[in-house]
Amino acid sequence: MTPQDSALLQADLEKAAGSLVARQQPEWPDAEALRAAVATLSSYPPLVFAGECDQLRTRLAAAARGEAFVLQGGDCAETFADATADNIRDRVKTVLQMAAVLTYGASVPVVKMGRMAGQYAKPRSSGSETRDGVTLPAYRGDMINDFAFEETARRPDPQRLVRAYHTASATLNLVRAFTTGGFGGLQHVHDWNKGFVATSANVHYERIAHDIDKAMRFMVACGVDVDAMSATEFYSAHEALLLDYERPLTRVDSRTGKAYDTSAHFVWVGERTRDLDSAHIDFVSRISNPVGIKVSAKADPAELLKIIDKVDPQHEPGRVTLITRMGCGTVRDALPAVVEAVTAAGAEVTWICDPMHGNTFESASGYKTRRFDDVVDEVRGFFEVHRALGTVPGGIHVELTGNDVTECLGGTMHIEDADLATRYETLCDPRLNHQQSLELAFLVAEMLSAE
Ligand SMILES: O=C[C@H](O)[C@H](O)COP(=O)(O)O
Ligand SMILES: C=C(OP(=O)(O)O)C(=O)O
Ligand SMILES: [Mn+2]
Repeated sequence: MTPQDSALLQADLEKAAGSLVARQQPEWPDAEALRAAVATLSSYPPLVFAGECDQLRTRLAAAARGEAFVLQGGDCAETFADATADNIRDRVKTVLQMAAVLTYGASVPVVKMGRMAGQYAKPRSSGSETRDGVTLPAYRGDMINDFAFEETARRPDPQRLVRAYHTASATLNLVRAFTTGGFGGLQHVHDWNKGFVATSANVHYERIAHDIDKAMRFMVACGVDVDAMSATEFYSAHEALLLDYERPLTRVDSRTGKAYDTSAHFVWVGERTRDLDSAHIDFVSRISNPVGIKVSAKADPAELLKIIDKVDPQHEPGRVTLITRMGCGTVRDALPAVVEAVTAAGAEVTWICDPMHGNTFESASGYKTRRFDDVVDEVRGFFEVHRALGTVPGGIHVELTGNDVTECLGGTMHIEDADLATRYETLCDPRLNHQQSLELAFLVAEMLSAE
């Protein structure tokens, strides 16, 4: 890529976006500070290489055919303060543990993607928040403002764009080190999972862990060096929400001359910003990364087809992933029409279930939460619909953490409303904790092996 290519691309992206509506963007109070931050980002190296994005696209194409299964997981809103070695390690560990169980259940490779190293911007239902009669701008993610309920903290600060880049860079570096440096070896991961099923609450899952153990001993007996299976592919993903971050990190790939958003391997457009004529759909139609589109029960199938046409006019396998998030009570009724319309139009998409965002509610004690059983039920409904229609349930997308937080209700730890206050740490949506995440993986593994 030459600097001229990049400058032309930035100008082109900005010009294209000029006439389009970009929802959910902050009102930056200082235009000059924003210009400086964007210029700084434009001068920084890419966080990922275009070739890795292409590789991920082929993995997602395999998932669309049922030859792989996708696991996307991580925080709803990553924070700068929580980007510590321990937190990153525990999240990666949780995803790897889930992936090992899912690989066994699905009998196909699991494509591992973190909602990590860039998930710092949040769309909000309301632009403001009121506490005790005081109204301030809503918290929109660490890339924009600070969670503290104070006027100065809530003011959007463009310097945060630069800090987001550095935090993403440090996070991704550690993720790459863990996943290629031996931490994620299959034997390790399996030993962690044996630890999980050893506790009495989890005996239900012992059978699968035992079967995996047997399969591994069989592989060793056949001469497979399981210790050599110590490096694994792990991709980064986040919502491409804040265009002032995504655009300057979009670069021309010197090999192909195509534009890639180098802030992550995979980016998705959220439910609140994915209208056909939006700046966000326009943006992802101009990049060559594999991209996701969130789809709620309210989605109009006809509009969705137009969106797919715009983002993937060539029908390139692996290019579009539809992340459906309909709610456990709705998925069985609303998903079939969407799947049928997409199938009839001949679009080749990868179907993934986000069982989190359609199942959020406020508990009696006032916490934003989700029930573990609802999460499981939505995944079950997703599998049932795809099985009935002969299409492929290609993966799951989960908000989770490696920590023992108490944000979602239920699971074998029986977290109840009164327990939520113990460790409710999320700054946006409630996440499955380490234990609940593994339970989900074991249950989805059972669904997959029944397929
Ligand atoms: O993940 C995101 C949330 O669902 C979204 O930001 C809306 O949250 P809110 O209703 O608390 O604003
Ligand atoms: C905001 C999110 O989801 P959705 O766009 O599906 O509501 C999210 O994934 O955090
Ligand atoms: Mn969320």
